Order: sequence, then C-alpha cells, then structure tokens
Amino acid sequence: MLTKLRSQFSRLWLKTWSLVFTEMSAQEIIWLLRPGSHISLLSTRRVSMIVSRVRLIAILFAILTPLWSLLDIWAFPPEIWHGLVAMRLIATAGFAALVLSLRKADDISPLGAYRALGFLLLIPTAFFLFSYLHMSQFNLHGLQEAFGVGYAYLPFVMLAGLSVFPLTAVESMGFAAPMLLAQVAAAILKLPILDWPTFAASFWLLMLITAVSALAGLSQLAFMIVLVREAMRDGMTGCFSHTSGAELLDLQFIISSRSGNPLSLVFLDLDHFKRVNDEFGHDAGDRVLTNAAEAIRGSVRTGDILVRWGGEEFVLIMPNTDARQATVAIERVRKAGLGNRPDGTPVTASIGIAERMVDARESWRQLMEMADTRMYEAKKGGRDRIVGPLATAGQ
Ligand SMILES: Nc1nc2c(ncn2[C@@H]2O[C@H](COP(=O)(O)OP(=O)(O)OP(=O)(O)O)[C@@H](O)[C@H]2O)c(=O)[nH]1
Repeated sequence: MLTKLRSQFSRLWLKTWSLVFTEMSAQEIIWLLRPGSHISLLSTRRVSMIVSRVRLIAILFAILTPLWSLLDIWAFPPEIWHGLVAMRLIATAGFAALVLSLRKADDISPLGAYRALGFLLLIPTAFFLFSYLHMSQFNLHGLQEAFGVGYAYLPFVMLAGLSVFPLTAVESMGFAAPMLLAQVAAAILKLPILDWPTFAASFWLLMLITAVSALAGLSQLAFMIVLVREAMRDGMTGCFSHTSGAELLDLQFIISSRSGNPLSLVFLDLDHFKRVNDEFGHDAGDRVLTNAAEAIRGSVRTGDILVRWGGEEFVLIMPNTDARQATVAIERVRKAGLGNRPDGTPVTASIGIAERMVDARESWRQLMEMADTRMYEAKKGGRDRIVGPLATAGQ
C-alpha cells in the first residue's frame, strides 16, 4: 500500500516537474525529490556544499549571537537579560563547537552533513523556545515588547535560511518540520505575545516561507545536477570525463576492497590513431573516437563504466569482474569491432588489463599504472592485442 502510494507520488512528481525543469531527465527529476538514488559524484559535491555553507553560517552566528547581547542588556532589565545572555553564550558555544567539528570537511559523509545541518538548526530552535519561555514570565511594554516580538521572528529567519542549501524536497520538509513544531510548541505554551489568531497567521506565513525555501533549495539542486552531469561527461564521446572517471574509480576501488569482490580495469589505446588525423583530418579522427566509444559501450555490461582517459585512450572500469571475465568481455569487444577508419580498415586497440586482487594492488592509482604498463607491453608486442594478468591474447 505504502509502496504503491510512493510510486504514484513519484509519478506525479515527475509529471509536474518535467514541465518546469525541461532540461532534466526523468532520473534527475526524481533526484530532486529524495536523495536515495543520487550518484556518488552528486552526493560528494552536495555534501561539500552543504558543509561549507553550514560552516559559514555557524561562523556568522558564533559572532553575531554574543554581540546581540549588548542590545538585550540595553533594552531589558537585568532579570530578563541575565537569562537571555546566558542562553546566548550557550548558543555561541554550540556554534563554535559546530565550526570546530567541521574543520576537516573533506572526509564528511552524507550523514555527517545531515548532522551538521541538523545541529545548525537545532541551536536557534532551542534558543527560540527557551528565550520565549523565559520572556513569557515577564510583562513587556513599549520597546521591550517590540524586542520580545523580534524574538518571535527567529523561526522565520531559520526557515528562510534553509533556502541556501541544495536540498531535495524530502530533506527540506524533514529539516523544516522541527522548526514548525517549535512554533506550535510555543503557541501551546500559551505565551503572552502569541495569541491564537496571531499564531494561525504566523504559522501560515511560516508554511509559505518553508515552501519558498524548499523551492529555492530545489532550484539550486537542479542547477547542481546539470553542472555535475556536464562536468561528468566528455562532450564528444559521451564517456565519463577523466576527473569523474578518477572519482568513480576511487569509489569502486573502496567498494571492492571492503566487499572483497574483484575489480578489473581495462586500458585501451587506439592504434596508429595519429595517422587518421594526419591523413583524413581532425573531424574524421573525432568520428573514429566517437564510434569506438559507442562500440565499446555496446559490447559491455551496463554496470561497466567507460571513461575517456585522454585523447585516444579509454579506461573501462569493470566492477565485480575478475581478470578472466574481463578478458572474455574484452575479447567480445574486439570481436564486435571498434568501428572502421575512414579508409575502411578496422580500428584496433592495444589493451592492458589489471585486476585488484590477482595483481594485489593497494590503490586505484597502482591498478591504473599496472593496466597502463600492460597496454604499453601490448603496443610493444605488435599492437591489436590484450595483455592481462592471466595471459597475453594476440591477434
Ligand atoms: N581527432 C582527434 N584527435 C585527437 C583527440 N585527442 C587526441 N588526438 C590525437 O591522437 C593522436 C595520438 O597519437 P599518438 O599518441 O602518437 O598515438 P597513435 O598514433 O595512436 O599511435 P600508437 O598509440 O603508438 O598506436 C594525436 O595525434 C592527438 O592529436 C581528439 O579529441 N580528436
């Protein structure tokens, strides 16, 4: 029942937003809804953006929160400002602790980013509740009342602040919910400043601000998704670019080491490619490259990752594939062909294969070096052949 409802909601979400974000694919629009299926490159960029913004806001608040005490001292009698200043100092310590905990932002996980953002919002939410509770014990008039009402605006500021984070719709709702509940709690505590008509009006406004913030967060995320997609792919061949390929390989190496599953890496360098450029021109060379990439992709599993590593060099990352399986797959690629040169002769490649376990490599760079060395062996051995950890397969 719940699954059916969820899939119906996803379909409705897809239909609605594909009218707005026309440049995004169906999968990318689902990424705007919830983070579950985000690709790792998007996750890492999002985590670092969330964390750096949390850090910036926490630094600002760690400075402004104690400074505001001067106004409290000026506006309120000691019995009120004593409590307020004490709470401000606790909040400042919280913000400072948050900044310190985010010093090493490089190795923060998505969960760590959630925790940081949650903590950033928790401090003012708690401050709002306690300050309101504290001030409700006093009868405020004139300027003091104006200052007191000012405290009631804190949830508005916090909810508006959510808009600076590239959050999915589900995340925005999740982070806004405790602040909305804090507002409800403040009303239930029957605070003197907040009567029911005022509460209803302000709650309505809070909901509107939440919706606008969520929309702003979604737009940021949409922009980020498009940027990541463009940076990820090599525009000409459609393969993963060198940078994203290196990140994906790093991730696959970690997954493979943890799970104990094999990971094969294939280095393919097209043979005598310079001659195509020299004899038929650069455009013909580009077509040969695009056709070769297409041919490789067409002959391997969908889970395999094809990267354009350099000019006429391709790297194929094969998760859960041992050296024997990789050799079989690459033989299949060679058999299917890599397309033709403009003169009709088949395109060939010198291929090096390395596998994490059988080659006992400790990092993806070592594995890459091994595959690269073997590719050169294949070149030296006469080209159009595979050199792998098991055997050398020639023409
Ligand atoms: N058309 C085209 N050519 C490129 C591109 N990137 C690199 N190249 C060319 O690829 C050629 C690679 O030449 P070499 O490294 O000498 O290799 P090769 O001619 O394939 O010879 P072997 O690798 O030894 O078989 C150079 O001429 C580059 O200019 C590209 O995007 N498009």
